[in-house]
Amino acid sequence: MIAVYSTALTLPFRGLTSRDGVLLRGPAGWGEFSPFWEYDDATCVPWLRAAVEAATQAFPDPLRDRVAVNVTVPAVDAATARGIVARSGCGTAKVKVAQAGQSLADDLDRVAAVRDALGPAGHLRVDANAAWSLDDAKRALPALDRAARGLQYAEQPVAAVADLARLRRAVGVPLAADESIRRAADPYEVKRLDAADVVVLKVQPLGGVRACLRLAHDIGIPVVVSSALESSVGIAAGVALAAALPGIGLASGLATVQLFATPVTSEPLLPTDGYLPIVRVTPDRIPPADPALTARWHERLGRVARLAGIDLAAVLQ
Ligand SMILES: O=C(O)CCC(=O)c1ccccc1C(=O)O
Ligand SMILES: [Mg+2]
Repeated sequence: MIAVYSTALTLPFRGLTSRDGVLLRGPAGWGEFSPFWEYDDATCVPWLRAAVEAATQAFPDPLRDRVAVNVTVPAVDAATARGIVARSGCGTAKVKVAQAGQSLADDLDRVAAVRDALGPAGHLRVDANAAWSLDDAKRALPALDRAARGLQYAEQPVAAVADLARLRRAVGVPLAADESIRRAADPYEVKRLDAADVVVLKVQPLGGVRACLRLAHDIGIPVVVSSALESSVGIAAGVALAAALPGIGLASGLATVQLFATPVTSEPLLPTDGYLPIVRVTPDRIPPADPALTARWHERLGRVARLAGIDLAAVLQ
């Protein structure tokens, strides 16, 4: 069984106002294949491996019965940011910064409002999605650290791993690597250059839950599991990873189903008091894509499966 979903987002996120992807069912349950449209077919191969893993294998045994998550704050105005955090019930917030068309002053206002809503005990992280130059980052991070009254870490402030390493030695703010892991030819460069305090692992781009567990073990740097803005089906795989990682001390970035205007299930994977449960998700109310988008996904799925040497007919149920 294959179903293509499409939903509006409740707020623009990283330039997106809608999200779509494929849900597929195999003998073990549902998996999600939802690479962003700008990715070429070769880049999509690990995304498909993750979907096939979820559909054909049980998730590894969990080490805990729930997973702490951060509320994700898009690059919205300060009042909206405050409301999102206050309503979330989460003790950790991740705030998008360095959005095109916005200024550092906008980021400082948003971060200060989020600290107000979180209270002094909350953890506050920012994510610049590689948008700053090294000089921009050296200027922005100390100011954001002050506005935040202490940043837990800054995620992917600059694009190059060598610059992450330089920045880490120049500022007192801990750094996390995201794009430097999931979009890198060599995710171990971060370890070799001692470029980050935290690595962000995402199940789909890194080829599945088991591939992420191996990477976490081999890289030996504290891990944050994060979403690729999936439906509840894909988020469930992220929760399974976070639940199976030994010694996870940091909240996961998996509370993004809020951003789906129409969830794929009547029991969407949304946090209660800052935690997600460990569940298998059955999509029982998939918002359908229009015929043209459905056809594009079927074609893409076919091309990527051929490239990966995966026989989808043998996987699906
Ligand atoms: O980590 C989170 O809180 C939410 C996930 C998130 O930010 C994200 C979602 C889709 C694509 C990229 C990213 C990112 O971390 O950069
Ligand atoms: Mg990120």
